[in-house]
This record gives sequence, C-alpha cells and structure tokens, in this order.
Amino acid sequence: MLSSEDFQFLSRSPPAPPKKPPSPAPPPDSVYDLWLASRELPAQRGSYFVPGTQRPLNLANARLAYTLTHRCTLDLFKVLWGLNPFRTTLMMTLQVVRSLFPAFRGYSQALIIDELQSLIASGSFTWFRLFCLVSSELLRRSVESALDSFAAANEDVVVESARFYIEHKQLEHRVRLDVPTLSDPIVRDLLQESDLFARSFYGGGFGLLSPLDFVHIISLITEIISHIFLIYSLTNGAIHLCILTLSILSATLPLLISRLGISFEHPEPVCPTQEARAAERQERMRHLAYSDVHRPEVALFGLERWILKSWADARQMASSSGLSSSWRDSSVMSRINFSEFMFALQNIPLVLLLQTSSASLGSLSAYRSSIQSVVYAIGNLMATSKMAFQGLFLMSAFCASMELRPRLQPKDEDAVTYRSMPNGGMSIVVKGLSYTYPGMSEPALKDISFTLQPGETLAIVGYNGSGKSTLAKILLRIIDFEKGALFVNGVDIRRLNPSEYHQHITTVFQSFSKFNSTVTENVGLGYVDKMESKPAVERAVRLAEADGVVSSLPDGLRTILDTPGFDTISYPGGFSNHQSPHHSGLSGGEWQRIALARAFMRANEPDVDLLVFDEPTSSLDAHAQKQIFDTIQKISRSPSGEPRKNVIFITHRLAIARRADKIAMMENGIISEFGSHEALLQKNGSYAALYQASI
Ligand SMILES: Nc1ncnc2c1ncn2[C@@H]1O[C@H](COP(=O)(O)OP(=O)(O)OP(=O)(O)O)[C@@H](O)[C@H]1O
Repeated sequence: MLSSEDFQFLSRSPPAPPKKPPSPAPPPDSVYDLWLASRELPAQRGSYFVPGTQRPLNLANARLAYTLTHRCTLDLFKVLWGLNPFRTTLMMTLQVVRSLFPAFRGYSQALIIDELQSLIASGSFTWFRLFCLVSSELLRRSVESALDSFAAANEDVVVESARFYIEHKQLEHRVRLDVPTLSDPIVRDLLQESDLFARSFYGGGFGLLSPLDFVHIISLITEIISHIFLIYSLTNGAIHLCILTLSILSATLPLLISRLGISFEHPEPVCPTQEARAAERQERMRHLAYSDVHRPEVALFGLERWILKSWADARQMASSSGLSSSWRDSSVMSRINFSEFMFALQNIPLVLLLQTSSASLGSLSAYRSSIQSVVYAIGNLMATSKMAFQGLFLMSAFCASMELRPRLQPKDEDAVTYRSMPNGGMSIVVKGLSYTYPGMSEPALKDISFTLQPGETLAIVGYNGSGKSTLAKILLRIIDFEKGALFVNGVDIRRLNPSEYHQHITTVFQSFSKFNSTVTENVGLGYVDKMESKPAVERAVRLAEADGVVSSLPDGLRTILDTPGFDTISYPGGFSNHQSPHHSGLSGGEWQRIALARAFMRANEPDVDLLVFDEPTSSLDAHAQKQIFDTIQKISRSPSGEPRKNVIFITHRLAIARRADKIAMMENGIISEFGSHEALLQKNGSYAALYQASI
C-alpha cells in the first residue's frame, strides 16, 4: 500500500567508485557539472564529499571557482543588484568609505596628540584647549557612528530583499520537483548545498559564511591599503616603551570591562505576536515545500502556487514588522558604540605622558594603531576570502538547482495537453508495464497489462507487497516506469504535463499527509481554489462523515490539528508555536475522515475524471465504510446514474472490492487474475480463495 516510507529517498551514500581506472574527465560544461566537479574526492572519480564540506584550496578548485564566477556568480549578483540598485550601490560605496575610517581615525588622533604635545612644549597648554580637542574627536566619532548606523540599516534592507528573492526562487523550484528527481542522491546533495547558500543570508550560522563576504573583501583591501599608506607616511623609527605599555593596557581595557560584566549591548527586541505567527506560518510552508512525506500530495493537489503565496504573504508580514523595528533600533543614539568612546578616552594617558617625552606621540600612536589594524585586517581578509571561496560553490549549487528539470516533465516538443472524454471519466490502457525501485534488484511490477473504460471502477486486491500501491503511484504519475506503456484517453502519459494531469485526479494515499494546521486547511488543501469557501469545506467534511469529528473540536474548522513528527527546519527565526489554545489531536479513524474530506473537496469538480483511494477506510468501522463507498459511488455518477468518473481503489476488504466493475488480483508484482467479481469467483483461483477466507 502507499505509505510515507514509499516517498522517503535512498540513503545519500555516494556512488561506489568505478571498477575501471578513472579515465580523464571531460571538461565540466554546465554549472551543475562544475559544481559536481568541485565535490569530487581527489583521485576518486565518482565519489563525492558530503554536502557542505569545504572545498580544498587547490589549483583545480581555483579554476572551477573562476569559471563559476563567469558562469553564474556575476549573473546572480547582477540580479540581486537589480532588486535594489540604489541601495546596493549605496551599500557598496558606504562599505568602501567606512573602510577608510580606521586609518583616518588614527591620523586624526595623531594630529590631536601632536597639537597637544606642541602646546605643552611651548607652555601654552590649557585644560579648555584639551576639552575642545577631545570634544572635536568625540564629534568625529559620533558622525562615524551615525554613518555606521545608517549603513547597517541600509545593509539590512539590501540583504532582506536579496534573502527574499533567493528563498522565493528556491521554494518555487523545490515545489516543482517530482519524486523521481528528488530520489537522485546527487540532486539531494545539490539541494542541500543550495539550502546552505540560502541560509547564509541569515548570516553567521555556517562558519560565519555570508553573501556579504564578497563585499567585505573589497572594503578590507581598501582598509589595508589606507593603513599601509599611513604607516609609510609616519615611519620615522622611534618607539617609546611607556607608550607601548600604555597601548597594551588600553587595548586590554575593553576586555577587562567585558570580564567585569559591564555590557553596553542593546537588549534583544521582543518578538511581536504577529511577527511570531507569520514566522510560524512561513515555517509551516517551508516544511510543506521541503518535506518528502508531503511531496506526493503537494504534487497531486497542485499546492505549489498556494504554498508560495502563503509563504510570501507570511514573509511580507514578518518583514514589515521586523523592518520597522530594525529602523527603530537603528536610531543614531542607540547605535553609538560606547567602547569606541572608551577607546578615545584611552588617549588621555598618552597626552599626560607627553610631559616626559620628546618624541611625537601622535605619530607613535597612529603608527601603533595602524600596525595593529593591518595585522587584524589581513587576518580578516584571509578568513573572509576563504569563506567567499566556499560561498562560490554553494552559490553555484543554488544556480545549478535552478536549472533542474523535473524528470516527469515532458520535453516541450513532446508535450500534449490533457483531453477529457466526451462523457467524463478516463480511458486507461496499460501495456506490459514494469517497474523496479531505484537500488532494488527485484522489480515491484512485472508486465502489467489491463484496460479500463471511462467511468469504470477498478478494485486492486492482493497480498502485502504484491505491488498494488506501486501500480497506483504509476497511474497517479507520481513515479515513472521502465518498460511498457500507459495511455490515458489515448495519449501516452509521458507526454502529459504531470501538474496538468493531476488537475483531473483526486486521491487518498494510504499514508496521507497530516498537516500541522487548521481543519479548514487540512481539508481545503484538496482544492485550494475553494479553500476559502466555508460551504465547500463543510460539504467535503459532511461527505466524509467527518462533521461529527469537527463539531467536537474546540474551535470547529479553525482548530489546529496536532501532528506527531512536525519537524521544523532550523532556520534562524523559525519555530513552531504549540501554545495556541485551539489545538487538538485526532484518532487514526478521525484523521482518515479528514483525508477523505480532502479528496472530496475536488472529487465533485467536473474536471476530475479519476478518483484513486488506497485503503481509504482501513481504520473505519464496517458501517462507516459502507457509507463512504456509497458516497464515492454517488460522486462517480451523474444525477441520472450514468458513470462519469473512474474510481480505482485498493483494499483488503473483499466485500467492498466486489462492488467494482473490474477486479485486479495482484501477486508478486503481476496481475494474476483480472475480471468481474463473479468471473473471478467462477475461475476459482487466488481471488476466490482470498474471498472465501475473508467471509
Ligand atoms: N520506496 C520503495 N523502495 C524500494 N522498494 C519498495 C518501495 N516501496 C515499495 N517497495 C517494494 O515494492 C514491492 C511492492 O510494494 P507495494 O507497496 O506496491 O505493495 P502493496 O501491494 O501495496 O503492499 P501492502 O498491501 O502491504 O501495502 C514490495 O516488495 C516493497 O518492498
């Protein structure tokens, strides 16, 4: 039977190394090839680093990085730049201007100190003059802080829009990918690295990797050049021991302050409720988009656009409240860095020391701070360049993932549109169909052939593991097949666009998805277009005999249904809120009714030609089962009783199976018997034996 495990993917173990000695690799061509080449273990073709592993810095990878920069990085930067050209240009300019600050700061302090030195030497020192000089220094620092604060706020806006773009693009592509594409271990690695790239926009979480690393490199180089220039202009030899001691002391002062627990950090802003809700909703949508368990239902019910829209709406809500608070927090006063003031005050002992010194203290001080800054900036540049180098490969994973094409998607030149039959229903012709799960040696289906006329009902019965659910998945176009052919309304199913085909189907999987959301959404997801329509949801709930369940819930249709194993993706800021008072759990049978209601949301739509149910009533009592099948039968017929939709159901209850027009008895991946209940009983074969055993 269909189960969530069916859609779990193969373990991501790297493919085994080839037996033959490796032949020289052809030069990688696409961004995907380049990305893959960067992951290859040295001297082991076909074996790969695990996703997220840092690429060794060698000539081959440097070449790949260079090519990738041409192939995708520059284009991506161009797109990101285009999102906010003015702010991005401003951000770059401010980065460069701010990188000149440290050198300018050293120079300005040197000037002040030298002036004081000459005032003292000439005997015209006054405390008022000292006050004026220190005040002018403080003013300069305040202007610097204000610019820093403005630059930080501007940077937040630029990063936020880039982050939105990247995440939206990623979600957009992810929801389109089908089960066969996602089953490929290399594709899964690619998506994982692309995900790391998207997460890097939250900053700091992955070895401090950030997309701003590329910008920082430019500003660090500018900073180093400006310091070197200053050092060069100051070099005159002498270094005073006391100044050195005081410098060491002044450098350790901020450390001592932090040791003593004196903090000037701003308190964490309180997360407003609306923002928290939006974040939670975003997290749910992400979970739906990324979860393998929900993938079949996402595909079948065409939830892609709805997921994207819900995520974007929630994102917008979270960003608007988040941004307003970020602008609030970025007010000039709140951003003034007190440790910078402490640093300015540390110059006073140097000035007092002037009385015992004949050297130019200003130049010594500037020399000292520039040396320190150059050493620090070079270290920083090396670390940042290393991160940017790794970032290039993660970025290429993102670019390559954007080019992935769902495997079930026909080529544009082969694609044909789904054509409905004149009186509804679906003609299904299966010829010699075989399928083996990836990595398995034994086929799950062998040479399956049967025909179903429009409006006919088929029951698939048989022993555990005989291939019933696999056959259903192929008919639903969730997975492909290797051999044979499948025609739907006379058209090869491989020429149909799966998302278009899915609009004509509704289903209940045996292990259907349980969404950690309201009853309305759990049911309404079956037909997103009508999710907002309360009467439509209520009608579906009634058809599934779930109205009793819903009325007993604390908040009716708005009750959030708890699901075990709702695993959030650990995005910074993402969390799930289980504190709502209107939460409730459901029993297995109650959940089954909700899943049936979901299928019934769209079952009645005229476009829907095929209803597929995999053990839809396994947890229901005999009375409820009969009622549900009566409803299914009613839906599949016109008001005058003419069959207008095909129904395929998998069941172990043969008393239910006998209601079908045709029965397929499956054993070991083959259809061993096919025909009506009466014909199969007359045959006195496996079906008859199974039927006798069940009554
Ligand atoms: N994802 C998978 N990967 C590998 N093998 C699988 C996978 N899913 C099913 N199989 C194998 O394919 C065969 C058919 O499985 P399928 O689920 O179609 O059987 P079924 O008739 O629906 O069984 P049941 O009545 O127990 O639900 C089984 O041998 C099973 O082990």
